[in-house]
Amino acid sequence: MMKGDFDNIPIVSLAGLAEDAAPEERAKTVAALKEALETSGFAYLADHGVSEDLVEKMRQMNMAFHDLPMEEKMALKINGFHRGYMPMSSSTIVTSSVAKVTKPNRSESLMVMHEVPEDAPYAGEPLQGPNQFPASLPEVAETARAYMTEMTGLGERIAGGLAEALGLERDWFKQYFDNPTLFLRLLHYPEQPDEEELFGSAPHTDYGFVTLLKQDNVGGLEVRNKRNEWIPAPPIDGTFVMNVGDILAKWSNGRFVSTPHRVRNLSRRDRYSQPFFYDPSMSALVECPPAMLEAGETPQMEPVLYGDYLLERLNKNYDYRKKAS
Ligand SMILES: O=C(O)CCC(=O)C(=O)O
Ligand SMILES: [Fe+2]
Repeated sequence: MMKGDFDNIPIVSLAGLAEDAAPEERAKTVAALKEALETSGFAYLADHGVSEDLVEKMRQMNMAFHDLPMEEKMALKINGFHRGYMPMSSSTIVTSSVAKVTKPNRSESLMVMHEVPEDAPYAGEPLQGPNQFPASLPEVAETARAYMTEMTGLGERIAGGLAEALGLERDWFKQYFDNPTLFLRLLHYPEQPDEEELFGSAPHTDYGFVTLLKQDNVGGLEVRNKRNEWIPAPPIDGTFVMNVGDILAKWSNGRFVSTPHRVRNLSRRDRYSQPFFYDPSMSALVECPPAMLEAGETPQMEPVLYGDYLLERLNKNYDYRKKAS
């Protein structure tokens, strides 16, 4: 095993993370996850326990949303709570450590986040406000809410496995996710020309804890290994593509790697994808767990509030937030 030394992305069965799985089966799953996340930071997740019908329904709703008249989508333009419609070419990843990024991404998306009850004590705080859904297609809202609930369950199961992969108690991460920061991004990538520095999603790493991506059958996602080769990550039926985000890489003291990836839709078809980002509570104090460190190993990160870290990244990368700040 060597960080970044990979030519393909492994398929990992999560059967061992099911509530009723035998201990040996669980150990096998944890070991496979550990190997994948230490090497490429990516894995295809099979036997994940999320209803395929719901996954498919979400894809249908993603397509239906983007088929709405532009006027209707623009009426839902992204709000200060980072929820709503982002038109084509409105985000440029300037914090990318991966590439010189000059051209805006060739994608449009509906950003959905966790629901915030109006009477929640934290309502109105940064990133804690209302979602924006199309009134003419109520199934988009219904499906997105159901999907986020199911995906949160998957995120919790994975966090249990990751804790064990780091030599911690199964529920170690739990305290940091009592009010998780959730992003469901319903993305549409039109076909694009093969042009220098032009991407559906420019090379980047993800900010958060883990990303759980469902993509349609078009392809176009690529992951970079340490030889700077771009390894295709085509869709595989019945799986999610999981990857480690920057905060998990730091949290794990670099055990798990956050690997650059990009999207180019060079097919002659529209591409749709639905990444779900499972991130800690805004108030979580992220700090390398002492119990994880080996003798002589020191933490590489300064403790940071997840909310502070996240807001800094968002403020730099999204045009609508740059003007506001
Ligand atoms: O659409 C995809 O396949 C990947 C999207 C992605 O990397 C992201 O939104 O962070
Ligand atoms: Fe990403």
